Amino acid sequence: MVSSFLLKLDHSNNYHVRRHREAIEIHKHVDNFNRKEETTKMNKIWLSVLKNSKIKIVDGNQHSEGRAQLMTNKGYGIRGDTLIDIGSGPSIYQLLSACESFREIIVTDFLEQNRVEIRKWLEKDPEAFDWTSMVKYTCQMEGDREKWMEKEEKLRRTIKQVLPCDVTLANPLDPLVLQPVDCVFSSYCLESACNDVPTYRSAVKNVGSLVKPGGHLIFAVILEETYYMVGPHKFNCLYLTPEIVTDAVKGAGFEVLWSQALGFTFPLAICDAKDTFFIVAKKPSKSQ
Ligand SMILES: C[S@@+](CC[C@H](N)C(=O)[O-])C[C@H]1O[C@@H](n2cnc3c(N)ncnc32)[C@H](O)[C@@H]1O
Repeated sequence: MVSSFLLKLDHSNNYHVRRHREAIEIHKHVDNFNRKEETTKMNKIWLSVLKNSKIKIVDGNQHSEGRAQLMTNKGYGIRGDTLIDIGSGPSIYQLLSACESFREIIVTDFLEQNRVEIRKWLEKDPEAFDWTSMVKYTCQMEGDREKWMEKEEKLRRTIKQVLPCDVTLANPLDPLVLQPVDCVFSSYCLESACNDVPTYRSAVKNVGSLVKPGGHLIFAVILEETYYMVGPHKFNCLYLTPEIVTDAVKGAGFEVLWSQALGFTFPLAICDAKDTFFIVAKKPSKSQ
């Protein structure tokens, strides 16, 4: 009875219902990446993904280091005062390099559960997720693995706000109105937030409106995915191609500086995604 009710929620067309359903599953399943028990090891299921990727996996804790390496922001010389991360989830790994290039970072998410997890990490709550192995690995890639404690402190100091956000709103940070910022970053958020391409295109515009003229927009995107699993439950995802993403970014008034698909394949037991795609774009300055 309960499980058929939950199954109905999994396939609900209502986005909010599905997000809350997902949060329940993430909490329940110990083999999910988001769990504390999985802190130092990534689920083995990701190994085949990493093996086939163009990204080199170095020695050591291959599972989590591989994921950290994928997510590390290589920079592209993009710096500034403020970066907003849209749809941060309960995660901070995606910001470990960014805190070297921005004076302040604002993290955001739709779900309060995720914002609570981030606050726990910021406040060093004993219940917080332990990101140590990813922090160490990022430091190793940046040249000094031993600096991981300094890095954690630096990121804690740099994250100034944890805010609610909804990419489907014209101002995703509504009711807050912020001055446009130097950089907006978002990984794997819009494709799970939008049910169709027109909604995706307007979400890209909404998020892009937070960038100031001359500032940058960076997306990490899952390609050609229609579902992903959390425990035994299947969730829908918007099917995107590099062309759809690039067109949406250009349609939001940005000039694309760089984009690349990384060459991943994913086990169907996790999802049916075909690859991961990164895109870096610039909003023309007023004088251009
Ligand atoms: C796949 S997770 C990605 C999390 C993180 N960025 C990462 O790279 O691991 C997608 C996130 O988008 C958030 N999200 C979904 N819909 C959203 C919306 N309408 N506005 C803002 N965030 C949303 C979800 O709560 C979830 O945390």
